[in-house]
Amino acid sequence: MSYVDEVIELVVKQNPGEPEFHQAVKEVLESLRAVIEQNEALYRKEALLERLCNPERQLKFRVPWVDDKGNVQVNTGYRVQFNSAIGPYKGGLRLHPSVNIGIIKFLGFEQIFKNSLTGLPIGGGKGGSDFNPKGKSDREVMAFCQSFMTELCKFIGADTDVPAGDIGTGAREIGYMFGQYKRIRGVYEGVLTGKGLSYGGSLARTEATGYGLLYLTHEMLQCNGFDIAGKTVAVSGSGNVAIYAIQKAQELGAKVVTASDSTGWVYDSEGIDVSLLKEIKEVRRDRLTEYVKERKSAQYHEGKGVWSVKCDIALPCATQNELDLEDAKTLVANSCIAVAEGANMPTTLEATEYLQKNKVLFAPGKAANAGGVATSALEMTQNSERLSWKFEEVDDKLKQIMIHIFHNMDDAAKEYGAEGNYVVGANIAGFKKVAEAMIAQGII
Ligand SMILES: NC(=O)C1=CN([C@@H]2O[C@H](COP(=O)(O)OP(=O)(O)OC[C@H]3O[C@@H](n4cnc5c(N)ncnc54)[C@H](O)[C@@H]3O)[C@@H](O)[C@H]2O)C=CC1
Ligand SMILES: O=C(O)CCC(=O)C(=O)O
Repeated sequence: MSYVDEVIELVVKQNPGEPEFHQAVKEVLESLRAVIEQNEALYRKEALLERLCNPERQLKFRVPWVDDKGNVQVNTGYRVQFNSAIGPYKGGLRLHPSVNIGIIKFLGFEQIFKNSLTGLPIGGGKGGSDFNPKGKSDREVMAFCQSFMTELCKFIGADTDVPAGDIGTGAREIGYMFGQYKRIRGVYEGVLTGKGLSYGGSLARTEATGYGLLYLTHEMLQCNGFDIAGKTVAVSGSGNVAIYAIQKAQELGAKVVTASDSTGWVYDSEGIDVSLLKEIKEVRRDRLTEYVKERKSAQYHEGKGVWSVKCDIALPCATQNELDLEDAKTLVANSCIAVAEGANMPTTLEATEYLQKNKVLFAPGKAANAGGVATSALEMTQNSERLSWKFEEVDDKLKQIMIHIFHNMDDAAKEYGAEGNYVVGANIAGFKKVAEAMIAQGII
């Protein structure tokens, strides 16, 4: 049996009931076959893949808090410190009822290669809780965040592990967590990113993941002879990534016609009104049903359906496995030319293969959405320097990083005989640096 197959089998056996983690490991290891075969003796001797797929540390803890009725609620908190070969653990915190250890491990594993691709010195980690911030009062969210950080603060620090936002964790949650960290640990340091501008946040971090997605998509299209201007784009989600992806796509001359949330989706024939979407989602924290009440050109549909809309470019920006084989077939039948993942692993393995076989340009999340964590690393740099850079300066660095990521994965795919396969390219480019650093640091 090949080394890759052996390790995939081992991961499935040692991590039962964690399908998302198995999926992420399979996707990465399968696409690394060419590099691994070249270096098999060394990697086997080092047990490199076994170590890579096993987190350095997994934390699971109780998070008790008191709701507005005076009842005690108990959630579970997680932090998976997956790999610190190239820098301190770095990755977001997801607050969503679906969170479990398998989901946090898949996200942490992806983060290792994504962070490596940015070219910046950040290792891979991820955390979160099954707490649902939706429908909670600000005081309840604060009570949860303070309790969560009371435990987590023992294990993180500006040079150790630097969490950030993800689904359900935005500026409000980061603020409450930062306050509690500072209060308990007594240090004012860049322990979290995505902070508010008044206490060490970076300009352009809010926009970074969505903008970065479009910078990379633009470069990918251009290098394949397409122009984004005039194209019709379908976006899923209506959170942080989706909103700024829609905004930048429209700035680049495309027309974005959809957005979605966990209950339904909207089609707007005149193009999504981003200001209205921001007001509803960021200010009022309301449902998408509100959008169609104020926008005559839009219709609301219950359930899934964004990928049934005819589009040239699809940008899944909501959550994992939201674009399946049937969706991929519909996109191909509708002559879609590109799919770029704003979310983490939104496309199933079967759907990815189908899109690639049918010559749809496919940019995997670990490359396409890396602008968020890259800008977080720029926030860490500013915090260390005790300086704040201008919006244009950060945005320009972000753009250069995304263009560099595209060419890095494009070159790696070519070098290993898989031209145009950006999944292979991204995984190989991300992996090589981490593997080299792990080997250099010995058996740890
Ligand atoms: N915020 C960031 O900087 C980064 C986020 N990501 C990924 O992007 C995705 C979106 O994250 P954010 O926009 O930050 O979160 P968010 O909480 O701001 O928005 C999430 C959006 O997805 C929708 N959603 C969640 N679960 C859903 C489901 N089961 N079906 C349909 N819609 C669903 C929500 O309604 C919301 O519109 C996630 O996969 C996240 O891991 C990736 C890189 C960086
Ligand atoms: O900004 C960060 O540190 C994390 C972003 C993140 O969670 C992700 O890239 O999925």
